[in-house]
Amino acid sequence: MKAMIILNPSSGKEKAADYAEKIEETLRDRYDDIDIRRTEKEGDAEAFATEACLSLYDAVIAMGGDGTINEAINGLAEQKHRPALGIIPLGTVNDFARALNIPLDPYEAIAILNEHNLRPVDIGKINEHYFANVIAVGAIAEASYNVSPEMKTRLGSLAYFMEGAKSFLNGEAIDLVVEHEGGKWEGRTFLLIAALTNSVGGFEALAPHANVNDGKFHAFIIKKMSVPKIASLIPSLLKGELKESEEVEYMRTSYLNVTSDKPHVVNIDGEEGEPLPFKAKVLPGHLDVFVSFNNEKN
Ligand SMILES: Nc1ncnc2c1ncn2[C@@H]1O[C@H](COP(=O)(O)OP(=O)(O)OP(=O)(O)O)[C@@H](O)[C@H]1O
Repeated sequence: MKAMIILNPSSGKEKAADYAEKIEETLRDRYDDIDIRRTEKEGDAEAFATEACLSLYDAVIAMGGDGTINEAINGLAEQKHRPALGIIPLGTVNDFARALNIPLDPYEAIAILNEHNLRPVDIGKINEHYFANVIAVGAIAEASYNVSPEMKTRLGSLAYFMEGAKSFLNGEAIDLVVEHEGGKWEGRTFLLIAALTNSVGGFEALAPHANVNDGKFHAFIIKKMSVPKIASLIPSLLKGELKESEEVEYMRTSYLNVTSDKPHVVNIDGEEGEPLPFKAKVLPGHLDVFVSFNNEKN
């Protein structure tokens, strides 16, 4: 059995070496060959993950923030042989780990690899890229690029929330045409957000009903509205009842085709992606991910 560990040493900071040692020790019982690959730059994690597919590795363990996990998923997706994926969260938000109930403490996350409990998980495909968690279009989505690393470190996901709230209040609505399983929606919106899992920006109440392998996007379109109305959405957002609001169009769909008169930026798993238009679909149960027996929900 062969395992590849993909480690982003910049996310692990001074503890990265210790984590690497611990994980090697944990995997040694089951795997004869364990390779540790350290990323140096953007694209490395994706290239390592693809190499693991082509060289028929049994497992790939991605250690880093959501950026590293996203790259690993891009390297694995739609390959003929796909190793099982382990996730050791070392970032600030760690949405994918939250959604799968993988412990946010790296040592605890390493320990669950021992259980060897695999769960098939949906992956999203948008144009020619893959994502684990969420795509978003609109001012709030663009705001996430304004969050400085210092703010992220100090405030974690709250930093995104604050930037998002600011952008709502100044926000220009955009015109979108959204084709989905149930038909077509056209109109002015502040935000389109399509989640595969229940955790978005570290916030787990957006789509509490989203299951990691239900084969669906949970898409919310926040219609253009006045500022007092925006304020009235906050309680339903916090209660996980956003989809009930009449200012919100909710759809559960296996695909989304989105166009606009302008090439608005698309945010993919928290990073800036290609601008509109896009075609997105769910690849159901596409990757087998290590999860804990004790923590299975969703
Ligand atoms: N050795 C390295 N030194 C500095 N940056 C690196 C290194 N290896 C990869 N990177 C960069 O790190 C980024 C990915 O970071 P990732 O999201 O995994 O962690 P993070 O920034 O700590 O997490 P978060 O975004 O949750 O705070 C990529 O843009 C990648 O190019």
